[in-house]
Amino acid sequence: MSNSLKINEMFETIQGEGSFTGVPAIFIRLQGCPVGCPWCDTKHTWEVDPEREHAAQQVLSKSEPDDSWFSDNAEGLLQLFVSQGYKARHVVITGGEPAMYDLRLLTSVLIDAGYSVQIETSGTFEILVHDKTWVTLSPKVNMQGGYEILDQALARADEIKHPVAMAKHIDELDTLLAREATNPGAQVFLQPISQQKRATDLAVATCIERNWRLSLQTHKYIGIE
Ligand SMILES: C[S@@+](CC[C@H](N)C(=O)[O-])C[C@H]1O[C@@H](n2cnc3c(N)ncnc32)[C@H](O)[C@@H]1O
Ligand SMILES: Nc1nc2[nH]cc(C(=O)O)c2c(=O)[nH]1
Ligand code: SF4
Ligand SMILES: [Mg+2]
Repeated sequence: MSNSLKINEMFETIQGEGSFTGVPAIFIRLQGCPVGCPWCDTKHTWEVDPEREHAAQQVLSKSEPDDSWFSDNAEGLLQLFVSQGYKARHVVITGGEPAMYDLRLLTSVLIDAGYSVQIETSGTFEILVHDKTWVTLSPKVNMQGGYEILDQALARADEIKHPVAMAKHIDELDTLLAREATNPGAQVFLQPISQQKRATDLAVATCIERNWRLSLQTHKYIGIE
């Protein structure tokens, strides 16, 4: 089991999206994503440039998002939680694409230490996490991993949070929800892309019509991380 994680940022904030909206959380943002969503709000996490590896304290003190990262393992991160003085009891592992990493050790160490753990993932890599991890799936339709990987993610998802800007995105979600593998108990959210008014109007109207939930990126409305 690979133990080494590449961390783009780690910070304490309020979960802004999905079913845990409003919950204080420690975010671990892992470096690397090959999916290439054109509207992605974390493009600085896509490349893993070996020359951008820096000491943990330097990466943790960045004031603007950038592509620098540090390397650590599960126990090291837990120690950093203490030295950073974090108080939250919920941890969100995001990226980049966190499922590029084998997260069984990290999620187990965190759960054993008493944290609730959530992962934000695109369903393009096999999800390797502790069973008690809450999986928020934001499925990406140019599936790098193919249908086998996607179906595993749809079956494992506790929450499906679909970014929308156009009617075709609703059609894509319908296709995903209709797959036999999809967890019928998963909560379904529409998340407007980049706070656009048209996207938000579409998400609101469709949520009312379909009895789905609305996920706004609330942290962006109030200017927190
Ligand atoms: C940056 S991604 C990282 C985790 C993972 N790669 C994924 O896509 O789920 C975290 C969440 O932000 C969403 N997201 C990214 N850019 C967005 C944007 N411009 N507007 C709305 N949601 C966005 C993604 O769909 C996902 O739900
Ligand atoms: N506050 C806050 N909530 C979030 N929920 C998901 C995020 C992400 O980037 O994965 C995110 C984020 O970047 N900030
Ligand atoms: S999968 Fe996630 S991190 Fe990767 S490009 Fe898409 S939104 Fe961004
Ligand atoms: Mg974000």
